[in-house]
Amino acid sequence: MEQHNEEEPINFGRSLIVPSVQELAKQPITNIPPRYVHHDPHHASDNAPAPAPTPSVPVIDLRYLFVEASGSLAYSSELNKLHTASKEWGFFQVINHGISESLLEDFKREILSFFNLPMEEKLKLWQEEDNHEGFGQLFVVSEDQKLDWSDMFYITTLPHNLRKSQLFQNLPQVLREKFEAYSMEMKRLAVAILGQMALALGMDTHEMTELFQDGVQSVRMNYYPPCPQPEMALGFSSHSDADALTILYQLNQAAGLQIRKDGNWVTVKPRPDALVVNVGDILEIISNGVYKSIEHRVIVNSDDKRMSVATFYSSNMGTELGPARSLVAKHNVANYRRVPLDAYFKGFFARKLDGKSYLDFMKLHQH
Ligand SMILES: O=C(O)CCC(=O)C(=O)O
Ligand SMILES: [Fe+2]
Repeated sequence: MEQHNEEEPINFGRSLIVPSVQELAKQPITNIPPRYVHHDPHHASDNAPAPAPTPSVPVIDLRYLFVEASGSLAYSSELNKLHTASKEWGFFQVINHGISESLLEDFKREILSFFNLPMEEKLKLWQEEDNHEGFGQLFVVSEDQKLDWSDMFYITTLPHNLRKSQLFQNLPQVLREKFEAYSMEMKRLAVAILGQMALALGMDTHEMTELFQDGVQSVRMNYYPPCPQPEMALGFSSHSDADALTILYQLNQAAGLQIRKDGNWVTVKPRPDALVVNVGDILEIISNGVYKSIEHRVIVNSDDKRMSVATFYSSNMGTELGPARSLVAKHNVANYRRVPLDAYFKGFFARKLDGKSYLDFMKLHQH
């Protein structure tokens, strides 16, 4: 395998350069270009709305987990809820998460102006041919691949030695300051939730701490412009996240995120006081398959733009990815193979997104 030089930011992958959808959507078009027409539009039969009563994504009150004494009834019942949500949904919303409202507001404002920068400014921060960080799209591997109705900005934030400092330095200054604070808060929150999950899983908590103390964090800001033919397009094709734990901040109240639950697409209704948390493939692997990363996608609409920020947190770069040893001992079986983390990421970004297929490669048994 290639040696990774400690001084060099790692290059996890590339994506073909594609046009800005935000710019395209400013044109007076009534038909979207064929490259954005998906052949599995969301009216297809497998996409029928969930039968009533529609189940809704569980809400976890973190105050009970972070503030209450661990022996209390309130604590254990919330921990139980967290465990069930992670097993059965792979998705939940968190309230009383402790991230200051003013930081969330300031960050939102800065991201709005960031996407509204003039195109000539944005082009300075656009992806380059050999690296996918910056404005653009991810996972575009061929000229005839269908494209999503969105623009995004993607950047590795932690650990510091993996940052493309040039790109980071070129961000507008106030955005950079808020971003720095937000990134630290998201790391703190992810580590705290993972710590509770270790307890719920019956995993050695030191093992979880060691895996995640200096984890890899990347951030993806998503901009979904209004779409003249929303039923033919997708804002974000169906995928599961490759990381361990994703924390999603929905910047406005436009709904669009849907998760696949028991074969149906369930809409995650934005809640202004909540952040959305989901299990990624790495956590599914570490948990030896107890927690499930879930397919999700974003649909678009003709009236409103939608914006979100996803913060991806993964284990430390130097670690090997595989089921937690304490859980393998407990379950008497390892359900996934072990690979170096950087090899895992490179493989992920080299493919077109296709549901959970990359995770299947890591599975050792059907279970
Ligand atoms: O915009 C959203 O709600 C979801 C974004 C997402 O799934 C991602 O960035 O991985
Ligand atoms: Fe995602």
